[in-house]
Amino acid sequence: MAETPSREKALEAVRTLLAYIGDDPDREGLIDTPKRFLGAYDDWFKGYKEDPEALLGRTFDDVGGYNDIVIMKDIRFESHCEHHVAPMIGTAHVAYLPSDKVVGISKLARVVDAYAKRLQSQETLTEQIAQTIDRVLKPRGVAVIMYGEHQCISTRGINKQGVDCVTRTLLGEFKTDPAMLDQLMQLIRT
Ligand SMILES: Nc1nc2c(ncn2[C@@H]2O[C@H](COP(=O)(O)OP(=O)(O)OP(=O)(O)O)[C@@H](O)[C@H]2O)c(=O)[nH]1
Ligand SMILES: [Zn+2]
Repeated sequence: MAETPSREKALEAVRTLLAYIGDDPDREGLIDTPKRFLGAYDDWFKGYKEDPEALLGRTFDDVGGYNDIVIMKDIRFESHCEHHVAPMIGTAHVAYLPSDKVVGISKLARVVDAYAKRLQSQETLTEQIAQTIDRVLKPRGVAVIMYGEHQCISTRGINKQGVDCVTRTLLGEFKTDPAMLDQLMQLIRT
């Protein structure tokens, strides 16, 4: 892995980009832009500092025998594509079938963010979320379904607006039992 460059070097790199597009990095409106740019990057890419497995570390055993689908629907995610560093924004549905323990429901959205706030492809993002939940909770099944609009497609290049990329990772009973998957899809639709 490449060594993390100094902040000075990163600021200089942004100045270079500003000059590259034909603007003047020394004009008044752009003087603080490299600093703001790095601030925005710290925010958009804060996932590199997160440990998604640790987010799922706290579980609860006493759920009164509940063993059916748990789903967090319509989680907005904001990521950036690793090819163009363009925003990739959409919705995720994250579901699992508990075996003996459940996790605080907000943690599912936290895992989505921990991976989304990195450079990603939607396929990798979907898979990483599902595999992490599977690894830590060892549930009977995991399903992650994502719908994303890629701005590298909607604002440049092929320039197609209103198109979604849909990806899913199904594990355990969601993969092996079509009736279970059907029930999940009904919950998502309602
Ligand atoms: N599979 C996949 N492709 C993605 C994702 N995000 C962006 N892409 C695609 O990555 C591809 C990169 O293709 P290249 O030919 O290397 O780059 P490019 O010349 O900028 O391609 P165009 O976008 O077609 O102009 C493009 O087809 C993008 O649409 C993603 O999450 N998953
Ligand atoms: Zn892209």
